[in-house]
Amino acid sequence: MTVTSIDVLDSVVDITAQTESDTISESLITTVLQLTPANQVLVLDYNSEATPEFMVVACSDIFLYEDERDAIERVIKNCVLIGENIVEYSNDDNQALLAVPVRCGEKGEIEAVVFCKADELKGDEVQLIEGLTKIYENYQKIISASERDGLTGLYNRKVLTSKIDLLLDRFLIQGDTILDCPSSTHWVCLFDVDQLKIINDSLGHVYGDEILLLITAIMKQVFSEDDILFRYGGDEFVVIMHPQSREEMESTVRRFMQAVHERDYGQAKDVAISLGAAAISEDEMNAITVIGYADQALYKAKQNGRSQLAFYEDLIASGELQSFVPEDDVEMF
Ligand SMILES: Nc1nc2c(ncn2[C@@H]2O[C@H](COP(=O)(O)OP(=O)(O)OP(=O)(O)O)[C@@H](O)[C@H]2O)c(=O)[nH]1
Repeated sequence: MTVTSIDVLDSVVDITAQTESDTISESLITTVLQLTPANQVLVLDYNSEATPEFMVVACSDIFLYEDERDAIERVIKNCVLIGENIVEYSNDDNQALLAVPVRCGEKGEIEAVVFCKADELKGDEVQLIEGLTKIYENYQKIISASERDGLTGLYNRKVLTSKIDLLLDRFLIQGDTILDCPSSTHWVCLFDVDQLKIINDSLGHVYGDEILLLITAIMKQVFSEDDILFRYGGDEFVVIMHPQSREEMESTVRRFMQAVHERDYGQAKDVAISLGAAAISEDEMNAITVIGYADQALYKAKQNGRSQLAFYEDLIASGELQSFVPEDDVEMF
């Protein structure tokens, strides 16, 4: 197989034209199949604290796993253990197995592995796969950074709507609730620091920043690993809470509000938040509608004296709010 510089350039253009993690993985696989003798390619996410540690994120159309399961697993695990490329020839059908680590974590830790299978892999072909993986790794880092808020490191607003829409799509695709237990549902919580302007004006903006960072730290402590945390903008934050009952959700949220209130912020006294919550149900149409519900509840929490929790569903039931569906293209905040 003769690979020209133009071929490589085309593939780099193709990989870097992608704007989402999943599509870059697919693009990398297509490129490796086109430019190298590899006939089977896998991209796996790696998380040493999760079970299972490896999750397939993208895979070539053909991938025969069962035949050489032990050898494949050994190569992938060794790659993560040693932190370098591993090439091995399987005894069964004399295939070359290559695993390349992808270090796209914040501290340079391995977060993925690219695995390839070929009849034969020469040194320069291994180098080419390694180089393509490096481009993939760099681009993954750029995409990941573009999804994060600069101050807190939480997901930013750009990702929020796509995450909620993903949940709603699952309702549509499955045609029923996400869970077996109908009393459990995902929740959207939108909260805003009470009167941050006064703190900024009296103690300075840097002090205000510090408060936002401390609140972020409390969010990470109180909410579960399965909840998704966002800085929505300014002093507003969003949490998408994993499926649970209203009681469970309310207990966590009240614990969070109390922890924010009880934290010692030095010269800033009585820091508190107001929080609006709404259930993500299968009847919702899009993320903007769901966030709009939580925002209306937050507005009521502020109006009713701040430092409190309000549920959209309760406000509708009590007649304090009228059911209202925001337009798709309305900028709401
Ligand atoms: N320090 C700091 N302040 C910010 C940041 N982003 C937004 N703010 C300030 O947060 C304040 C947000 O104002 P509002 O939410 O309208 O009002 P508030 O003073 O928090 O009072 P509430 O009515 O209780 O929400 C403004 O004064 C912004 O300047 C930030 O990144 N750092």
